[in-house]
Amino acid sequence: MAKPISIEVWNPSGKYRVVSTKSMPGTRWIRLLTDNDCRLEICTETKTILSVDDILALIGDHCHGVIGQLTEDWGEVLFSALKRAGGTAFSNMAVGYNNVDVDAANRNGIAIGNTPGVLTETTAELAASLSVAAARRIVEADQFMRAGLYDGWLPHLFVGNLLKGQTVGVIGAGRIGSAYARMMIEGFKMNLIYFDLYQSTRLEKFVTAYGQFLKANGEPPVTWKRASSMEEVLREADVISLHPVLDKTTYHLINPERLAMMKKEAVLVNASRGPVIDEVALVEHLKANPMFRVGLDVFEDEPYMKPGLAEMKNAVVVPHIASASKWTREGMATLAALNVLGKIKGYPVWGNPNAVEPFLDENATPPPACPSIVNSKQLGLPSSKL
Ligand SMILES: NC(=O)c1ccc[n+]([C@@H]2O[C@H](COP(=O)([O-])OP(=O)(O)OC[C@H]3O[C@@H](n4cnc5c(N)ncnc54)[C@H](O)[C@@H]3O)[C@@H](O)[C@H]2O)c1
Ligand SMILES: O=C(O)[C@H](O)CO
Repeated sequence: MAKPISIEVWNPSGKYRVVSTKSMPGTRWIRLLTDNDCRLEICTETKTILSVDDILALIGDHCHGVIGQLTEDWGEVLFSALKRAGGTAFSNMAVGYNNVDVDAANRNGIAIGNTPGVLTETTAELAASLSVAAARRIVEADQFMRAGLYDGWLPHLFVGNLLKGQTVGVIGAGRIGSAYARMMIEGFKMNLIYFDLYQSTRLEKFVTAYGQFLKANGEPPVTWKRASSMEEVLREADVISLHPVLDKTTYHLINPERLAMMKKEAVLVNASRGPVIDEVALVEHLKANPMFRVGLDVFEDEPYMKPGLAEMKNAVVVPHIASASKWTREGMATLAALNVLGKIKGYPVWGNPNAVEPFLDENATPPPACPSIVNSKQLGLPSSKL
């Protein structure tokens, strides 16, 4: 018998039982579910990361769909339990779904939702902030100031790196990588080198057009280059930001050999997933190269940092907050709820997961569709014609 777990219940007489493993920002997502005949149960356990057993207890023997979090391990055990409970839908409240075994979901006929688009600019803004904070040593300088060590302006005090005219390197130029690139190029007039499995034509056109604008105004134009290898980016860029998905091809993409290829004074930023960097190797590299700096939003073994990282002055570290703006987090909750609701109601899947704005308009009824289901093809789900 599973142990009891504390929950808050909304609309107890609702026909469809939907579970959210966490409380999420905003109330629109709650309203959308309860107005559509869902009995919503929100887990109110105070511990941050729920175990598989905790989630099994939440699913119980009757559950139509679950909204979960990236900290949870969604594999065969949970998907088969959800299927036995009559469920067909799960949504991560995140765009990344490396915590989900999609094959296991497919075997159990469970649709997997995620929340792209609503967090693109928000996440890119944090990556840009980490780039500036690391390049200009903002956190070190702040700590120095608070420690009462400032006794007057000095020519050498906290000298960092100028971004203007330098090269920004992006690995993974998808939604977030491209938005980050545009911010750094337009904001700091940096040149771009990027590596992705696919060509980012829109990004290239943007840099070309901005370069022409600068030239017409008597300034040196910015340039772009699509690298033929990741190594080319690592060798040439002054600031490198990582934005790929986490999978077998990107696990420990930054390893000792690749760290050694980077400029001694480079800035490396990671707001994708922690395991993209070999964090032990990174700590060694930071120790050996005090002018090399990093800005990290994500860590290999969250919530932990590898030994030594916390002591490194050349590292700026924040706790996985890249999507943490009120509007964004409320939007993520809405998209996750609509993914689950849409599947329960038998709605088709929205045609373009990069254009989810119609679901986010507070003053309109959302379209009758699931905003983003990553395994819709495998499950043969219909596509929305809207
Ligand atoms: N830190 C955070 O809070 C936060 C917030 C949002 C997203 N993320 C992470 O960022 C990731 C990217 O999100 P997105 O919306 O931009 O996704 P996206 O799918 O638009 O972009 C990912 C890009 O990575 C590229 N890619 C895949 N494998 C690669 C490889 N081996 N080498 C180079 N490029 C490769 C893809 O071609 C794609 O263009 C998410 O999967 C998630 O893990 C983190
Ligand atoms: O993948 C995601 O969406 C993030 O890590 C949380 O916003």
